Amino acid sequence: MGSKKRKRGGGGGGGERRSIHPRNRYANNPPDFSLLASLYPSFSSFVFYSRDGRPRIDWTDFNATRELTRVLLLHDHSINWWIPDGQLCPTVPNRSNYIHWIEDLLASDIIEKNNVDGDKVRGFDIGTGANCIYPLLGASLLGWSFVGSDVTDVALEWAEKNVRSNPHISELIEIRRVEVTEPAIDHGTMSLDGSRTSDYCQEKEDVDDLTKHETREFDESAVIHPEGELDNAHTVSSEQVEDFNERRDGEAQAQSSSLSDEPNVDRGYHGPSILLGVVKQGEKFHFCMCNPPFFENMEEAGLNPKTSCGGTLEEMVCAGGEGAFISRIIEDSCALKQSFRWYTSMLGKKSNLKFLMAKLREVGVTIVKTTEFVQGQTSRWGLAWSFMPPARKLVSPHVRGNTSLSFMLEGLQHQTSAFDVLKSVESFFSYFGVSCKCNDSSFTVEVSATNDLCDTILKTNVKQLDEASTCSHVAEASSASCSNSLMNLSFRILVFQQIPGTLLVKASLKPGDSALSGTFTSVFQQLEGFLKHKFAGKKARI
Ligand SMILES: C[S@@+](CC[C@H](N)C(=O)[O-])C[C@H]1O[C@@H](n2cnc3c(N)ncnc32)[C@H](O)[C@@H]1O
Repeated sequence: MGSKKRKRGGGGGGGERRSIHPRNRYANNPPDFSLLASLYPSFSSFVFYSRDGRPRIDWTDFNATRELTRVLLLHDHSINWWIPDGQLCPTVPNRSNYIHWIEDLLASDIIEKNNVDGDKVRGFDIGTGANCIYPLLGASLLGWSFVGSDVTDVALEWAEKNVRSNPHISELIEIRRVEVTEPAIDHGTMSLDGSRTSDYCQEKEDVDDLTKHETREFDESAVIHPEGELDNAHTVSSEQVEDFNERRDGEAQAQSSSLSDEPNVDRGYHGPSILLGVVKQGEKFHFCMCNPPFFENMEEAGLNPKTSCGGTLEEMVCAGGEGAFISRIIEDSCALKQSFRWYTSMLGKKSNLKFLMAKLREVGVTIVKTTEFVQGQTSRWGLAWSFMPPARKLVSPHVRGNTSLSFMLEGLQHQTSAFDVLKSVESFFSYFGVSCKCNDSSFTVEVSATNDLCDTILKTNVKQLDEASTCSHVAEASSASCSNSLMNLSFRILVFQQIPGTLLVKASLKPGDSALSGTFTSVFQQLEGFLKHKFAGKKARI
């Protein structure tokens, strides 16, 4: 039981390095309790000095953790903030890491943009809580706008209060009620009364003098290739920074995790809507984020005697736990698809990552990315996925996949014939200098391409190729093609008419070349993009 605890100190064996996100303002400047105490008398009463003279607070005192969060938000972010007793108290440095990870995702050009109106980043915080921490941080750090949703009256009332207390960013944040039509929680499985009890500080971050707040963030991406294979690709790198624990004296960190590492089988979610029915018709967002109720019941939530970050039943628990909650987000994302560029959630159990990633693969997302947030002695995970098309093709020659592919060209102008499309297939490949032989009577094009030429095709924005440039290359290419001595990828394209206005374009990889099916698929997708852009649903340009 319990998440794996980490040895303190990167030098403590294994050479593990820890880091907080490099753009996190606390990465190199952990909160200075003495300074804060001198500036904020309300905080000073919670600060005491250990024998070695270091300022500390009592992490088991909810009032102390809440006051620390309040002064950090005020001092470092100019945010006025409060929560009532017992509500989940966030720690600022670690919540900032999730924000910065999303910032990295948005900056990555691995998937296309989803054309959200205007330049401003727009996010959706699922379960914003009374603390409304993500919208407040995202708006103040980065100027993002947010919809923050929640189900409970107390969360909605206090999230609103926290927004209104900050007129400089209040325009950026909308708090949205999720109507509860079904019981949010199976109270039959609960044994506690839901008042301020457990230490949701699951993670959670003992902000303790942030000397204890390491957040190691590695970036492990999984790109789902068209064939559905997963392939690790490190595309959004995050620098590792020195573990500032190492610079302190290795004080024991009390953080513990009460999360079971047992895999959470998908038990199904029976609570209120999460995204579907909450996102309005036609709304688009750059991302959604979520710190879900991790636990299946209050017993699982457990009590951490070392910290007290509050957390009520509604904040911590949902039937089926985080596995069920995030599964529902995945299901909703299948319906909402490109309404969000990135769907993300935090997870408390690594074991859930596996089945959730399998689920994502099943539903055909284009990309999955994960990250690890190391928080005190405990890890949490970030999961992100998208349905946006990849912006640049990632090819793994090792992926298994189809050796036969096809697509339809529909909505063609009546004057567009299979012959026209055949010629465009030829000119497309010839443009890149690829060897190809067109047979007008069988409506086929035989193609043989070296790895280098495949790479060139994959790096090209095919929608920008116009007829003139492709045609002008046919003559050059037909002579150049003979010089391609290393023909690594050979396949045949066949074009034929299905019904008037609809053509089928089919490709078959040469038998024995299945090891190259990843490249084959990606090259064929480029051809598809080119032909669809040129013909489908448009006035034919030839
Ligand atoms: C773990 S708390 C997170 C609060 C805050 N975002 C944070 O990180 O501290 C989970 C929140 O999700 C809310 N919640 C539960 N089910 C929900 C649903 N279907 N839609 C929106 N919020 C929900 C709970 O009321 C609670 O405020």
